[in-house]
Amino acid sequence: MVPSFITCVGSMRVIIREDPQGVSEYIAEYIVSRINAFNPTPEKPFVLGLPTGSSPEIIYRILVQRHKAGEVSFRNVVTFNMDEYVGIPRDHPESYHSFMYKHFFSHVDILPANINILNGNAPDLAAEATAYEAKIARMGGIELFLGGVGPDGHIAFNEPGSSLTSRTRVKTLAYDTIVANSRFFDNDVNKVPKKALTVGIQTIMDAREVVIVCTGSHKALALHHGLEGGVNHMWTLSALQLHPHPLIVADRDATMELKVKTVKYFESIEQSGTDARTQGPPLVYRPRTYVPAPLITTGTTAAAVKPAVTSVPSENQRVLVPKDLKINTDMRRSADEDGELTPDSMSSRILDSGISGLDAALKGELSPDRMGSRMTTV
Ligand SMILES: N[C@@H]1[C@@H](O)[C@H](O)[C@@H](COP(=O)(O)O)O[C@@H]1O
Repeated sequence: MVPSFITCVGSMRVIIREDPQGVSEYIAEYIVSRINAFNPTPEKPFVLGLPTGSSPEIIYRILVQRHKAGEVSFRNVVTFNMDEYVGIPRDHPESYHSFMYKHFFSHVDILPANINILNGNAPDLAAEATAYEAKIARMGGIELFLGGVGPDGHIAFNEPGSSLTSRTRVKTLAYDTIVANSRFFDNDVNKVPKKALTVGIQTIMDAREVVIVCTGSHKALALHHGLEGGVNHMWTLSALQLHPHPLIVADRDATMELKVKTVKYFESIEQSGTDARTQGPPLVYRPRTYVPAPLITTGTTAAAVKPAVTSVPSENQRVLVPKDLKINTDMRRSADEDGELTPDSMSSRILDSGISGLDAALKGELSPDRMGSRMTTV
């Protein structure tokens, strides 16, 4: 039997615009038309996943303008933000709570009760994460998840090495992300929180549509690995290749590491008159039914749980499968220690890039060329 995800492959949509303004206008129009076509009501709200970061700022500005022009209402929109730092006050100027109110929520007609942002100061972060997933499920799942991407290919705070089946949890930030985000903290890496609560890759994959904003040459490698590389947990953007409705909107600078052939292919799709909104399988309203597994109470060990077993008919009757086999999704245990890989530096993974040796160069040390350039041809 063909695994169901195979049918999803090939529906990646990529739209290229000349600059961040063009990208943002495209995405804002996309969101407005989706909300309006959905015709949300209090009983059936449009559930929108939202990111922070500098890339979506222009999108929020345009959405606010379009709201003020009477072209879209957020009254029946429920939002879930992707992530939040752990341990900084909610009203800290760089908290994602502050960001969202400053750039978006304070300027549109969204009801405060419909805004959901993870609480990075919750006394029990694991319970906060579990409750967030449960609330998304209760709302029927996310219609459209808008996301950004980090220079190392992370989406939300799903750093390189994150499980592609992960759900909302605490993540330790990768060194690259701490350095990248230090620009918001007086360029001092010590002031950047080291942990965050974030939705997982699977949480994003469960959304009916995922739209990614990708602008700037510093995102070019992430786009290359996410789009042209295989699906892998070191460039978590690549997981979207298995989503039925992914859309990446990139500016010209972000395409700099793509093959000319790749760029031409996606441009030709748009030039042929195909609207990204009509590509891929039809969008069918289908509430999600994810329910987090109950937490295992303290003192219960895996060994103490003795599942009933049944024999599976086989040639020699030796294969035994637990009757109630299920994946252990005990979030409490993994909340503080996420157990996933967190590499130190992205440049250590870039063998052929022009920026290899950058770390050493920044420290004032010599950065040798590739060894091959020092060998004489006989
Ligand atoms: N957690 C956020 C991500 O959600 C965001 O996509 C990324 C890129 O941000 P920017 O758009 O500023 O490059 O930054 C942070 O790490």
